[in-house]
Amino acid sequence: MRYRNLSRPNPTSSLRPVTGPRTLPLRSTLQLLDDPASVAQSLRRDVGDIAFTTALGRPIVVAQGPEAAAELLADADRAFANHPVYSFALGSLFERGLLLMDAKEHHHARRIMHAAFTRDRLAGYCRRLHPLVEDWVDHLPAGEVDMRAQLKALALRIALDVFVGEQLTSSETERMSREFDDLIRAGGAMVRLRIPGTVWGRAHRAKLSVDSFFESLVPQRRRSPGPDLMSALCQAEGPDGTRLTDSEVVDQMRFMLFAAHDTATIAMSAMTYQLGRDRLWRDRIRDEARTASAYPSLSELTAQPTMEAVFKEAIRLRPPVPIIPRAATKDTSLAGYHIPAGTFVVALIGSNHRLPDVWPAPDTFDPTRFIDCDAQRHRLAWMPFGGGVHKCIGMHFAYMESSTVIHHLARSVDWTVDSDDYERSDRALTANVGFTARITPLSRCAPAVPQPGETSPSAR
Ligand code: HEM
Repeated sequence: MRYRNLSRPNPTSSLRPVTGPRTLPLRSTLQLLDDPASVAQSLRRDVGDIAFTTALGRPIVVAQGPEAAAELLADADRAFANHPVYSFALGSLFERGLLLMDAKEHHHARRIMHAAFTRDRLAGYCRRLHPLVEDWVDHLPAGEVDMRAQLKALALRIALDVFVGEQLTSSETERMSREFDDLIRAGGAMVRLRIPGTVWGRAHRAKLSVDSFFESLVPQRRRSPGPDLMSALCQAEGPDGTRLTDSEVVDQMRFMLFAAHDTATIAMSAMTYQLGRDRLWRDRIRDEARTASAYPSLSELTAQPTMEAVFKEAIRLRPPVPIIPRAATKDTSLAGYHIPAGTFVVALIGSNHRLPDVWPAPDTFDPTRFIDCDAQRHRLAWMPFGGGVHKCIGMHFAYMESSTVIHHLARSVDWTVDSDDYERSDRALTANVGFTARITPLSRCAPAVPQPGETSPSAR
């Protein structure tokens, strides 16, 4: 293999040039999409933690290891931005979403939106989650089930109820489901022309429809707010008393559903998959779920060590967001390397989560890593929610949602997963593979009825 330098730093500078293999741009793009983990491994082995490859017609600096990720996300030089790189990836579909904002604009919007994720708000969302999830588990068919499809449908129901506060008819739900799918899939579209029938064309049509749905709800959510996330955004105020405008609420809601839907589906799938293959951990989770109350509050869910460890380990192995990208807006440096203005830099969560020097037996599902020795690792060795100013605003919601699903599942059914196709598919960015679980209803050994002094959330 022959190598070349990305750029030549100023001769007086002590910075090193970033090096990468000489490959045909199309070949390296396909390799990256097909098997990013192998690309990352060979770059690290042959070049080091900072290297570059070429993808989508441009050089991309790949930063591996928790130290490089921490430096990139801390952005002490204020040189790395989100908008250029995310608008490159997502076009105009999520233009005004929080993640696509930078600097003051981002700071301002985030401070307002924070009000929708306070502990009190989360506790309210948690109360709405229980009856939805319990009903979903009650209707799970026995026998072989396409579990990812089931969880995806559940994530959408949760989004419509807990985020939007609407209970739609089944045909409206189906339509919204199709439209969200069209929007979410657009991120992977290679052809980006608004031609009807193409992925990109369908996504833009879906955006118009989803936006008009949200627009029609804003006045009512401002007048008489409910416990849903959209009402929280409509009411949220920053420290200076500023609120989001109507169109900002619509933009943030559209982005929020995008940010929450697939990620939550992947997290819940990863937990269900791993537990379905591991009787020991399934039993431990069931024991914990049975000793907890029927409808655990947010504080109870966060105090369940087995649940937390299983969640962390499942998304270590299958991080719902495997790559964090940034764009250098000026000449800058990363880990002692020169990064020229305009370069895209990516931190690879997926590869950092399997570094053998940080994670012994990295491919093995072993939640004890997060029970015994969590504190000894670099703070970004585990980084599914990113870090720095853009760190996931919905991370506590994500844990609450996933753990509520596993809680109700473990109390009511047993499930096993035989095939490892799902596990193998996690190496490709383009893979969209589900998995089948075999569901066996349990006799209601620990009935999901309120304990003394506890009321069913559905009765509230
Ligand atoms: C397991 C599930 C989830 C994972 C792994 C995840 C991961 C991430 C990551 C890695 C980022 C940062 C990306 C970057 O810095 O470039 C992010 C940002 C974000 N996430 Fe999540 N997310 C999840 C669930 C959610 C949920 C449930 C919501 C909403 C309720 C949400 C809303 C957001 C928003 C609004 C941002 C942008 C934050 C900002 O720019 O300040 N996410 N998420």
